[in-house]
Amino acid sequence: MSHGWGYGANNGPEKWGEDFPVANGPRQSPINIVPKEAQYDSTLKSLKLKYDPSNAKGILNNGHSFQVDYEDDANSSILTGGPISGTYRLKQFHFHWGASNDRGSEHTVNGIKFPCELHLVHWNTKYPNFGEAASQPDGLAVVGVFLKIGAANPRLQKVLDAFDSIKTKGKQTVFANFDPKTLLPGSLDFWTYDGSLTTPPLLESVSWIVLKEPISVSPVQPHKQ
Ligand SMILES: O=C(NCc1ccccc1)Nc1ccc2c(c1)[B-](O)(O)OC2
Ligand SMILES: [Zn+2]
Repeated sequence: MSHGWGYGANNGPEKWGEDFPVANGPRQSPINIVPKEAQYDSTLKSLKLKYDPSNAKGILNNGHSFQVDYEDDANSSILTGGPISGTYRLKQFHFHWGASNDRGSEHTVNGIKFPCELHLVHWNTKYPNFGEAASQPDGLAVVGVFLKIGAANPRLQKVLDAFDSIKTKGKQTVFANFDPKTLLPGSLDFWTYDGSLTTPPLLESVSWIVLKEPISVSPVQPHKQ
């Protein structure tokens, strides 16, 4: 693909393997999660997320998603526990959604797509930075949260309002003082598996931690005009 990857007929997921051969690798994401086939692992610890809202830097429309970036030069916003060992730092969070409410999530559960999926991206502090970690098999840990259509979710409102102000690719705006923990559901129960980035470069460096409980977003969650 001479042009950039995307989701169209000429540059979509079916074509990514042309530029990113790892697309045909052994641990590619997303996958379909079949709860009754998941094995319970009593050695897994509970997830520990500690975020400092002041680490929030800005929100960017990168053409594929909206991404909220965090300061990651100290262990102030970190993920520990769950399936991972060591300390992983929050780098950014972003969303995947579809053109209609019947699709949009990357992972599916029993073949069901959710309208949206939130990814909280963390990198292993045993490596010097995100870029280095992203090429290591234990380099990244991504917490995935499904969004379902339901009651309005006031905690999402600040993010949705910010999205409104950066509608075109490349636009960004300040996004300060936000604790992504407020976006998480009541239960931190999770499924976990070793996989990859779900978008190019599709690197097989992600310990996926997909929360079982979705959060809600209302179909017409009002946002400032
Ligand atoms: O960070 C990304 N690209 C830029 C990059 C820079 C340096 C080295 C490698 C990649 N992509 C990316 C990161 C994390 C996730 C995804 C995509 B996801 O699969 O959508 O959800 C989890
Ligand atoms: Zn993602």
